[in-house]
Amino acid sequence: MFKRLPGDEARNLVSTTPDTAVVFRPAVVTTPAILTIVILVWRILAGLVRTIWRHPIATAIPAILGAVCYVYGWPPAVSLIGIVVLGLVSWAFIDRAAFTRWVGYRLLAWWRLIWIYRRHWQPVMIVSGLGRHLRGRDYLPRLGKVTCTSWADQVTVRMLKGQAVKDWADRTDHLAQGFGAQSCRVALSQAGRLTLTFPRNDPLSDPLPALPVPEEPTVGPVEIGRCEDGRPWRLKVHGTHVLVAGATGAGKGSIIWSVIRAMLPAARAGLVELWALDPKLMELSYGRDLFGPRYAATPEECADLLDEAVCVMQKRAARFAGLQRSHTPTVDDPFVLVVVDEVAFLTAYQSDRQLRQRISAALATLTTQGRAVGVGVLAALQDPRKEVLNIRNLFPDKIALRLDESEQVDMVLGDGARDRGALADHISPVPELGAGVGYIRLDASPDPIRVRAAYVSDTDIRAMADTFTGGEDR
Ligand SMILES: Nc1ncnc2c1ncn2[C@@H]1O[C@H](COP(=O)(O)OP(=O)(O)OP(=O)(O)O)[C@@H](O)[C@H]1O
Repeated sequence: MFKRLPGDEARNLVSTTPDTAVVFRPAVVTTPAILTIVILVWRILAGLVRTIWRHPIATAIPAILGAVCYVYGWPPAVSLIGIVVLGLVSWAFIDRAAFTRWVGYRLLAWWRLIWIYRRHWQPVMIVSGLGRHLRGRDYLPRLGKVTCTSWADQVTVRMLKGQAVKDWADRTDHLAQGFGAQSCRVALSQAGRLTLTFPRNDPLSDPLPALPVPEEPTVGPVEIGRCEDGRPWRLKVHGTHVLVAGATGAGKGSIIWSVIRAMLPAARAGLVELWALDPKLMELSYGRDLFGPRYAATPEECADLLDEAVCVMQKRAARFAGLQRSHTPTVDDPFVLVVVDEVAFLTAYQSDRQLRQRISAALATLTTQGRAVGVGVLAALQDPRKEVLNIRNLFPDKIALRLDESEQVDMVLGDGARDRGALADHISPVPELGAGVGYIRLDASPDPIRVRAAYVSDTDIRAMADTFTGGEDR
């Protein structure tokens, strides 16, 4: 039984000096068996107390059953089990959601803790290099609590002293493969402790239909889709500038149209003006009636419209100077949202150098000064490299849809975003599975959030144009 105690390995730790060939052997002092037994018993007792403390219900059930069985015999104990099981099954039938929340996910978490995480913890930690096998001992990060939500397991971990979040972020693939998940995300929960998220299924795998147009005028944050945890995805548009980056077919149009759709009531109320630049002549032309005279397609028209936006912005800034520092949308001073589809057509791929410079300067002016006076830019582009859009960093909020290369993820979402789980380069190119799926980062946390935008179809756009451009509506 004691043959494989860790201390035995010390006997084999032999070192020599190369020139003198002197052999050093550690002196091994054998621990008395009684001491080992006392330590073992102490550990078992401490483990028992810890288990009762951490899982009071799970330990109370066998304890109560054992007590009933001991005092009254086995038939009452079996009846008690039957009654409890019947009660739980009835609960599951009557109120499935509450049963799942209070019992189902807890049982699942317990099962997955035992069967997946605890069982594979030691080999996964050692093989991935997050644990160490030193002098016969395993030094492993401590596996904490497992919590199950509708779509993922969240595992808390205490890191080894001296480890950094990056050590874990670099090994997300090892962790995902080791615990049989599609992916793994790493988030720092408190100093020295991490939360690992292992998705069990993909709640964003089905396309979302267009969301209803809000009943009340709103300038945001506007609901445009859903987050991975089931919450609505609300995008702030007023008081910021948003850049949407995604390869061709990634679904940039669904974000643009979802934002426009959510703003239409506010536009009708005169609190928002939607200005559209459509150099590809594809995306926004479909609902061009919604933009009235504020629609531009040729580079010259786009440059003129941008200059006009700069003019509005500067006039407002002059009026607001010394009076107000932030903008509240009113009919006199509505929020101006400049929507630019494929901004690279105007900045990088524009052959007329003068026009290109004029457009870049206008965009830079709007993105540096427009926020506080109620002029915002929502721009989409395929290639997020600096050569294509050198004012990329002037957009405070960025969305990474499907991207072609892994390096592009950090270009859009900032350093370390991909390491923390923003796998935008792994999003499926199949439209049903991956279009509109992307990652965002919120101000409050460096951890990326996976989202999917609702799909606004051509029919929806036509219906929007019909409803919001009718005579009485304008
Ligand atoms: N949110 C979405 N959910 C499901 N499918 C979508 C979604 N958005 C777009 N699609 C599908 O993906 C196709 C491509 O979308 P879209 O044209 O918006 O991509 P894009 O990024 O604008 O591409 P490009 O840059 O080439 O214009 C659409 O025709 C549609 O079928």
